[in-house]
Amino acid sequence: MQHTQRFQSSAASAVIERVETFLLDLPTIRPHQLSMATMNGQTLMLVRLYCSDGTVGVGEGTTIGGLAYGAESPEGMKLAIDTYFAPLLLGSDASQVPAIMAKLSKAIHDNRFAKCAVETALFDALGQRTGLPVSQLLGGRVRDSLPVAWTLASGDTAKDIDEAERMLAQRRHQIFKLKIGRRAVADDVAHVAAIKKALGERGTVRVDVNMAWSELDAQRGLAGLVDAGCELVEQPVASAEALARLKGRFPIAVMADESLTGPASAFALARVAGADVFAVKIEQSGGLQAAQQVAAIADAAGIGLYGGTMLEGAVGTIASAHAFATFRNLQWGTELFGPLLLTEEILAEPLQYTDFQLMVPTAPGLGMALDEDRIRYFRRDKTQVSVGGISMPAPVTQ
Ligand SMILES: O=C(O)C[C@H]1C=CC(=O)O1
Ligand SMILES: [Mn+2]
Repeated sequence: MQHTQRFQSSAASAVIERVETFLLDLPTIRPHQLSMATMNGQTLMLVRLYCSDGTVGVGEGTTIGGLAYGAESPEGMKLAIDTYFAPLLLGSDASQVPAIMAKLSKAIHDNRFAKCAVETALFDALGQRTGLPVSQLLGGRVRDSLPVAWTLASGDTAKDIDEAERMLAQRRHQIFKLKIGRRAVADDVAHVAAIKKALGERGTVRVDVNMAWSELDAQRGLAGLVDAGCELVEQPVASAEALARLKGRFPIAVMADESLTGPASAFALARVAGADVFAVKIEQSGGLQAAQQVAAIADAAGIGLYGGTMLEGAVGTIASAHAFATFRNLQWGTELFGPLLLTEEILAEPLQYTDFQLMVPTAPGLGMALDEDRIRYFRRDKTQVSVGGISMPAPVTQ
C-alpha cells in the first residue's frame, strides 16, 4: 500500500519541461512503388518529451511520399509540434495522457499524425515512470507477438517473386501484400496471378490499390483478383460509398484503409457495413487510444481487423505493435515491417522478427532504446562538413 502511494505521487509529479523534434532521412532497401508515389527513402519525424522526473519519451510521425498520401508531411508535423503543440505541452502533468490529448484535441484541429507522435512519447515516458510496457498502459496485451505481412512493390513481377521466395526461406513473412493500381487493370491482375501461382499454398496474396481504381475498374479488377487466388483487396476505390457497394459483390475481402481517419469515420463505415476488414493505423486514427476505439467499433460491427502501417520506422512500429497487441481480434494480422524496408538500424537492439512474427517488447515504455550515434548521423539538421568540396555528414564522434 505504501509502495502504491509512493508510486502514485511520483507518477503525478512529472511535468513536461522540454519538447524536441527532429527529422531523420533514411534510405529504403529498394524503390517502393505505390500507386501514388515511389519511395527511395523515408523521413521520420521524431519527438522527444523531457519530463521533470528524468524520463524522456519518444514518439514518431511518418508518412508516405511527402504529401502524396495525406495532408501531413514530416516537415509539417515538426512545425506543428514546435509552434502549436509545445506551448500546450510545456508544464503539463506528463502522467495525465488522456487529459493532455483532450487539451490538444480542443486546441488543434486534425493533425492526427502529429498527435499520434506526441501521444506515443507521453505513453513511453509514462511507461518508464511506472515500469510498465505501453501495451499494459493501454489496458493489457492479449498476445506477445504479431504476424507480419511483407509488401511486394518493386514494380517488377520477377523481382517480386524472388523477394517473396527470400522472405519465405528466411521464415520472415508468408503473407504478401502487392501494391497495384499504377498499370492497366488487366496487367495488374496478371501480375498478381503470376505471383500467386509461383507461391502456391506457401504464401497468401493480398493487394493494395491505394484508391487508384474507378468503381468500374474495381468491378473488373475484383473479378480477376478472385480468379487469381487473391484473398483481400485494400481500398480499391477512393470513396467510402463505392467501397460499400463493392463489398459482398465478389468472394474477396474488401478492406478499408484511406477511408479510415479515426473513430468517427470508422463508425460511419460500420453503419453502412462498408468493409469486411479495417486496416487500423495509429497515425491515421490520431493516436494509440483512438486506434483502440476504431478496433472496438470494428469488433462491435463484426468487421475484421488488420494492423496497418504508414511505413513507420522503429519507434512508430513498436508503438503500433503495443496498440495492436491489445486488440481482442486481429483476424488478418499486421504489416509492421517498416523498419525492415530501411537500410539503416536506429535502435541499440534491433526489433525481433522471428518465425513470421514480430515480438512485442516487454520492457517499460515502448521497450526500446535509440542508438544515439546513428540518430545524430541521420538527422537532417546534422552538422555538414566539406570533404574535397563535397558536403557530407560530419563523422560520428564516439
Ligand atoms: O497501406 C498503405 O497504403 C501504405 C503502406 C503499407 C504498406 C506499404 O507498403 O505501404
Ligand atoms: Mn493501404
